[in-house]
Amino acid sequence: MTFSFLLQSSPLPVSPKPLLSQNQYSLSSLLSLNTTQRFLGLRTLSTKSTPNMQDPTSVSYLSQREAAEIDETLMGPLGFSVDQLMELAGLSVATSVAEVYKPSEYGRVLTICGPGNNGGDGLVAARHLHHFGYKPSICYPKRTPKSLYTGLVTQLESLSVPFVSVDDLPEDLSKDFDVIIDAIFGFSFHGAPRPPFDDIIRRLLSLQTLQKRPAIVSVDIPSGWHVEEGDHEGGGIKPDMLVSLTAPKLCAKRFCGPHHFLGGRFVPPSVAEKYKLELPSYPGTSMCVRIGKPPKVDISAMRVNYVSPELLEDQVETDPILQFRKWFDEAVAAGLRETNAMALSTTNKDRKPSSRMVLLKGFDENGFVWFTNYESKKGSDLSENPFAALLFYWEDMNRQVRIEGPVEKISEEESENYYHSRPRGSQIGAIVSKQSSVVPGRHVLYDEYEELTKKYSDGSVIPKPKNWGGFRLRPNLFEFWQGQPSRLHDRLQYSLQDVNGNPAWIIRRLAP
Ligand SMILES: NC(=O)C1=CN([C@@H]2O[C@H](COP(=O)(O)OP(=O)(O)OC[C@H]3O[C@@H](n4cnc5c(N)ncnc54)[C@H](OP(=O)(O)O)[C@@H]3O)[C@@H](O)[C@H]2O)[C@H](O)CC1
Ligand SMILES: Cc1cc2nc3c(=O)[nH]c(=O)nc-3n(C[C@H](O)[C@H](O)[C@H](O)COP(=O)(O)O)c2cc1C
Ligand SMILES: Cc1ncc(COP(=O)(O)O)c(C=O)c1O
Ligand SMILES: [K+]
Repeated sequence: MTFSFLLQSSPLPVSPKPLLSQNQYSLSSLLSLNTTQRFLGLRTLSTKSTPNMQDPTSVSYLSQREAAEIDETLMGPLGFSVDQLMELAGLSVATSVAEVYKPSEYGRVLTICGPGNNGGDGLVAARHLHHFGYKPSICYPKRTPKSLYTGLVTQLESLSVPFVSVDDLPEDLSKDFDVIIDAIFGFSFHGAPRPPFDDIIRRLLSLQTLQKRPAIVSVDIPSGWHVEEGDHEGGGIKPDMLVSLTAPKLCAKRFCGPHHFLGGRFVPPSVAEKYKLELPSYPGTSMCVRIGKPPKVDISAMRVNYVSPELLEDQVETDPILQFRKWFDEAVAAGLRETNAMALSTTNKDRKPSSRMVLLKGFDENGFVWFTNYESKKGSDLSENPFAALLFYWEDMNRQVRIEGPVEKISEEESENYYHSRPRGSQIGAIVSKQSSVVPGRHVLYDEYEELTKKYSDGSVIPKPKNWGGFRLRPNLFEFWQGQPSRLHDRLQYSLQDVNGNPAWIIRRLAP
């Protein structure tokens, strides 16, 4: 079965899959960093998708001369070729676009390429966007007859990426395109735009008055802007995204759009030092990093219109555990992060509810298992009221699953087995953490952690704390929710009922 999950939403950053797992970084290596580094490090290393916001005042900006000089240094003494830098620059542009504009909504991308290297960056970006699932078209009116450029054109032609002449470009670009990449002029732009680019820039400008218009992404410089002064007269294009390459040029100070990214992850320390470049660090393996403040959003207007395959009574499994397995496997296959993360809701004796995330560690016809500290808040709630609700939300698939039922502790033996299968650091963490109690400072935890790490450095068995173990929820209610357009979602509820003296799962559709 092929699923196509479409999201229709306002442009918000998408979350790419994590490339690194937190376990790859030892606690002790993090301890040697200062607080800020540790914070940024943890964010960048464990969640590639976490935007690395940079205070725009602390970023350096390059003059036109410096930008050209750095280019020459990279391609001279530092041994880079223009092809290489252009490939990395174009990839940065494509990944920046993909961070903000999902192909399901913003698939139709027009890349307008100028005669210089900025145009080359656009050609490379279009190729990557094609491979990322977008449908790029190219307008490349002044082609440079050098092999680098003819090669890029051939590569795009081999992917059947259409080239559109200026004459064939619609006057109103808003109907045919969701994103327009402005790769017309870069840092060598000077004077006023000459034909045919003057007319193209005018068409970009005319988009600004429209309510619904394509997003404009400028590569390095918003075309038509002065490289240093920017849009000082105020009549230039107003891109939604600017992807600065190597370092922002002075004109970027005047960029007011919501998405400023930095790309060109190839600057060696010698160049950074010489030009006193203060630049944000790239998260994980990313080719781009957001600069500046996060975009201001109107929270009340934030919404997604879900579009998914129907969820019909005659298609689902009669056994909810099998249905859950099916959806769980599909979520894993779709590459979702932490498919097994679920919200666990409990109540205490005063009927006050509380929720938190835990990790599902197994499920079968006997129930759903997770592990925790029995003396935690959730442990205490469950001892007072042994009933709970679990909630999974698999955002990329527009799916939610609710599970409810009574909860019991699993056997000591099962808890022992699972505890010893965990990374040794996490085993020690479980000893150190008197979960949900007040801690005077993080040093208390780290000191004890270090001490125990030393104690068990010989590889000996780390004993499981008595108060640590698993819970099992035995479901008597499931609901499978599949998001649909106009909020008319599919909801299939399974409730365990007594039918002629036997327990049976009854399936009912609930109103969305
Ligand atoms: N180190 C990096 O960050 C890298 C950045 N790259 C990209 O390269 C551009 C700079 O490329 P460059 O080729 O030097 O210059 P431009 O792309 O800006 O364009 C130069 C061509 O544009 C013509 N031009 C200039 N002004 C006008 C105008 N007013 N009207 C029409 N045409 C104009 C110019 O012709 P001239 O005859 O005027 O000289 C050139 O043909 C940088 O911004 C990055 O995007 C590299 O890809 C990788 C390294
Ligand atoms: C994704 C995710 C998974 C988590 N998994 C667990 C878990 O499996 N067990 C656990 O005790 N805490 C887990 N936590 C931490 C809990 O959310 C919570 O902070 C902690 O258990 C204390 O909750 P309590 O004070 O309500 O008992 C997880 C947190 C997140 C964000
Ligand atoms: C406090 C705590 N305990 C337990 C777990 C589950 O971890 P593991 O997968 O190592 O069992 C987590 C996961 O985030 C956690 O935060
Ligand atoms: K540009």
